[in-house]
Amino acid sequence: MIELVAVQHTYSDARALHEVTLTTRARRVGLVGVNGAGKSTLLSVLAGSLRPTAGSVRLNGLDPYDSNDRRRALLQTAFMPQSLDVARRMRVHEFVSYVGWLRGLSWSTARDAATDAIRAVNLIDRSTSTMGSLSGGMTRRVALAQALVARPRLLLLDEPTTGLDPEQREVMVELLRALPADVQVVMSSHVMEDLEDAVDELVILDDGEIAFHDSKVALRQLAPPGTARPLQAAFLSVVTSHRKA
Ligand SMILES: Nc1ncnc2c1ncn2[C@@H]1O[C@H](COP(=O)(O)OP(=O)(O)OP(=O)(O)O)[C@@H](O)[C@H]1O
Repeated sequence: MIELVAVQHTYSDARALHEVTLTTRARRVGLVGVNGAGKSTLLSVLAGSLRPTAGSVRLNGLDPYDSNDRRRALLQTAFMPQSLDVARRMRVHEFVSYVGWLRGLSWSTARDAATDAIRAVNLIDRSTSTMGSLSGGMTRRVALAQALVARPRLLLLDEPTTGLDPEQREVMVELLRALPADVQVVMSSHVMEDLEDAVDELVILDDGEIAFHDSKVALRQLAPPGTARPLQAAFLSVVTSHRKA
């Protein structure tokens, strides 16, 4: 479970998060907002890689910014970045094994776990390909495999479908739907449609503030009657109301 209390983050002069207080309830949480709303900043705060300028963070009771909790908090949390332009000469299996080893697995366990994770993202036939030779969609799937390799309890996905062509997007949505049920997943997007089938709870960020936090069902009820894409319409209406407030 994620618990945030009055989290703020300011980059030199830009306020990115303001008084974000949040306790998640569901296993699958979507983080939605327009460009610049603060999604990546919030995910980085949750991943333990960006200390907030104020407020407190608890991940399954552990504070990733407290020296006593940090190691355990980071070992249970995995992050899938938007891009993975690293290790272009490493082979896929080698790269995912290496991430598993960095996350505390022995080398032989990491190798087996890498095989499982690569199989889970349907890339087993590219295990020996170099990272630099993969398409954008395949690279995104390796990014998911490296996040899964050490079996995290909390998986943070930064815009997992952004920039993919429709076919690769569908592949990724199917993979996200099939993620292990015992892992809590937080995934961000600026397109509601991409999260619609993969999450149960939604957090809408606007200008660094929480504009909505409730179930998908509750958000759908905010859509004007007869709308073709009710969640997208409700999202836009929440953002518009938040700006007027
Ligand atoms: N490293 C940084 N230095 C200064 N300002 C930043 C930095 N990163 C983000 N910001 C600013 O913080 C605000 C929130 O940015 P953030 O990237 O978290 O939003 P986002 O919702 O993830 O956007 P996008 O969908 O475009 O990725 C924006 O105003 C952005 O310009």
